[in-house]
Amino acid sequence: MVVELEPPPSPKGLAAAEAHEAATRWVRGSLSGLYLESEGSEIASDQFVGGHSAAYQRLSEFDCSGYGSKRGNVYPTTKRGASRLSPYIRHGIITLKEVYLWTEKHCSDFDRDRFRSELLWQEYARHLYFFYGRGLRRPYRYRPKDPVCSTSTAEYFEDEEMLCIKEVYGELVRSGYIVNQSRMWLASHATVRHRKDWLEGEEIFFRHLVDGSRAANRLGWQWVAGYATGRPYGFSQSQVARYAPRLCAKCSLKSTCPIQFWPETYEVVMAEPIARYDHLVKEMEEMVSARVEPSDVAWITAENLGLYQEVLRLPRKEVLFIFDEPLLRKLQISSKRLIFIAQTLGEIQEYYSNLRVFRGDPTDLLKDREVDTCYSPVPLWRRYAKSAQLRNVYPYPWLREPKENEPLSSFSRWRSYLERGDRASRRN
Ligand SMILES: Cc1cc2nc3c(=O)[nH]c(=O)nc-3n(C[C@H](O)[C@H](O)[C@H](O)COP(=O)(O)OP(=O)(O)OC[C@H]3O[C@@H](n4cnc5c(N)ncnc54)[C@H](O)[C@@H]3O)c2cc1C
Repeated sequence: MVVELEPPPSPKGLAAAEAHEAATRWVRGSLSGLYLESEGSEIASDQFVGGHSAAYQRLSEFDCSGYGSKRGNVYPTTKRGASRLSPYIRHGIITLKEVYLWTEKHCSDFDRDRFRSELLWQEYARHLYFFYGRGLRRPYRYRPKDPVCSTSTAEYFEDEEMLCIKEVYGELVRSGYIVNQSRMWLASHATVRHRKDWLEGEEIFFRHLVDGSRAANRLGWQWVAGYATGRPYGFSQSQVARYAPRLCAKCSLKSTCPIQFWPETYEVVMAEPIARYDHLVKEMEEMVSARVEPSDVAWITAENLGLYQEVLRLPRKEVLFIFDEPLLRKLQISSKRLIFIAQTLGEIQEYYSNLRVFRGDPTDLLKDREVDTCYSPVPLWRRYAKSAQLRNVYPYPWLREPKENEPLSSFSRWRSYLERGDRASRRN
């Protein structure tokens, strides 16, 4: 069954607390049963307000100077150098290309290279997910020689007295955001030191992160656990001393720190190959190039919530967004993310009063309507697209278009391949 909802309120012009309150009320009233927290315990991220205006404000306030040296800093938060753009990038509110081009004028050479390299990591993750899809649940290059142990999800990160783990995990649950360094701490502590199953940790991250994406999250966990490179990433007190220098002094375990030394890592062996779908490049190209008379209905998704995306440029009778009820019921992600998406839709509605918001199974709604939409490089989108009556599919805003047979075995190989391509096109 598909139910039409009142569109969410716009956060524009509101103080963060008011915007959160309004969106929280909307989420409680419209999406009950579809998120982790119980009714009345919904939380908005204390770091992010959704929407286009908030994204561009964040970008304009981001000071790139010192990014290269400060990006890893965890605490105090005032010493951090990370941009906190990830939820906006993840939902296509701002594209990787826009941010990449922005660095041209706003960063020194050193910081620009570092920042662009991280944007490319995001693009690399998207390519991996595009080509391997759900296969990325399996180790994609290496795996531990001996099996990992399983644990109850409830105690995955919570059985720790260590302040470094407690603080960053608390921040993840409260804010839906932690810096890359803290993500590596948690992932390494669980998988490399305690040999816990990475898929459980990946799921917890996915539930809480406002930027949660299967692409970057699975790559991040696989990378830390050593499945991407064959070298598990060790976490010990030395990283805490470097990136959160005052934390250990406040920890009850300061004289008995259990991670004083590097963890013993495991032996890795080559993993069984997982299926790679290179034919998707052709399929995508065919989908996006076959233009017909535009539909008067546009369908937007959580991968592409940009205000100026191509599919919104033509006048339409209706713009549809569907909260995927079967999926959300199963995932039980935190209300932090739904509040963020609701705020983003609220702002879209200010510009497109023909926005209609639904909850239900997207296939039920899409099978009876001819729609135009934007391509999304995620398996579920392809499933819905196949069941829908699609008319025009607009290109996904890749930073680099995927190509058949591009080398994805490591980030550095993939990056060198891109650079060779750039040099060749400059010569021609
Ligand atoms: C275990 C683990 C899980 C992760 N899960 C996610 C996830 O679900 N979603 C997600 O977007 N990122 C994920 N990352 C990557 C990275 O941690 C975040 O993108 C980054 O911390 C976001 O913060 P920022 O915008 O302040 O980053 P900045 O340092 O300011 O970087 C700018 C942008 O570059 C991209 N980026 C930076 N680092 C990485 C990286 N290592 N991999 C991919 N993209 C990167 C992001 O789009 C980010 O917004 C994960 C990393 C690890 C180790």
